[in-house]
Amino acid sequence: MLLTNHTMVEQLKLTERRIEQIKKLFDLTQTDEENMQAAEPFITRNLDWIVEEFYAKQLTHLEVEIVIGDSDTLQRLKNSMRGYIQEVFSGKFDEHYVSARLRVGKVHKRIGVSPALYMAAVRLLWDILSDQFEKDHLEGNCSREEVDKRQRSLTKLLMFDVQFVFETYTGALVAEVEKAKLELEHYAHDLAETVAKQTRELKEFSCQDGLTRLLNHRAFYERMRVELAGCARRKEPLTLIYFDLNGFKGLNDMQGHVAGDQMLVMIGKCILASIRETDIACRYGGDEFCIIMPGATNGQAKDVCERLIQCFIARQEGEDIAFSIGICQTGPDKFLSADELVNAADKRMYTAKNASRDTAGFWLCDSQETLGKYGRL
Ligand SMILES: Nc1nc2c(ncn2[C@@H]2O[C@H](COP(=O)(O)OP(=O)(O)OP(=O)(O)O)[C@@H](O)[C@H]2O)c(=O)[nH]1
Repeated sequence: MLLTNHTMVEQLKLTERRIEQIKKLFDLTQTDEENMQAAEPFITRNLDWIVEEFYAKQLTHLEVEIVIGDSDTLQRLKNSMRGYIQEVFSGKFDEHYVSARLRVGKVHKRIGVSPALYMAAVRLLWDILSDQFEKDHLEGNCSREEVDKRQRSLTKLLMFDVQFVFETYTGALVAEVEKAKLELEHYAHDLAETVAKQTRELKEFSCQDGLTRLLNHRAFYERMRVELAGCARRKEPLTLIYFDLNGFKGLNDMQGHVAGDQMLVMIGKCILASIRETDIACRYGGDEFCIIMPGATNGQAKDVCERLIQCFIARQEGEDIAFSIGICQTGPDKFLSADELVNAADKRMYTAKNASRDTAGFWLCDSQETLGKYGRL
């Protein structure tokens, strides 16, 4: 419901019938309307004086002066009070009348009139108007009995008004609480999202090697176990490529660690450029890297190694670095454990490394016996 499309009377479901019910509760009858109408000529004649008297007395309280705050507001309030008194003595307490009272409650809440100030003002108004009835009687316009009747009617009417004012006053309070609650819910929701995002980032971060952004050693083993289980279930092979740089220490010593780091980053990029999306690239530690290839055979792993070597040669800038590569396939029927597979690939990598010590270059070992030397195609 768009609040601005509905009057306050509509929002509070104050139908004509409901207003009549409330009037009954306050015993506000046709006679009261007539009593107010009867007082109207005298009140209208003295309206300006009544309003001035009301505010003169109100402004003896510092609290009231602070709430009113300035002369423009005081003037506006005097005009509203004039209108209100006229409505009171019009004797027509219909939907329009109720609507005006509801607005008063809302405005009071907004400008910070406390219930105590409001009730004190109602009492003062009753006093001043009551005195007017007495004066009307003294001038011979009405009987003593009529004064009593008017006073009783005025009491009922002011009580009738007060409950409408409080209806919107408390409604505005509740709306404020609802708004604060909503803001809090939004804040909590945003906070939960931020925490979830940061947790995701933290998790990613904890799985990543800070330099190359490949999976780190810990994440490598986690993925390896998951992938081994998946391949065993699907009866597919899994092949691990394990390689280590040759002469990397020399590069660090000669050109410094920054150049060494750049080389490691470049190797990470070459790996990613050489593998499929389903393959998993890791930095095992130092200058050692691994590629898990679920569903792949030795032969397919060798193809990846060739692409990787070509990519590396193309990007190398005069450094004398090569790789020693061990490849090990497991499955599709019998599977090694993650540790067994790493050890087997590591052993083959060392076979390749030994060969590279006799003849420099890219050496690859994919079984106990099969060694190959790779280079520029
Ligand atoms: N720049 C850089 N160097 C690293 C990093 N991690 C390890 N290293 C260095 O990598 C080198 C690895 O030493 P080695 O295993 O002897 O490497 P190598 O010179 O290639 O020797 P072989 O493996 O026997 O061929 C050491 O000097 C480490 O300090 C790193 O993150 N950045």
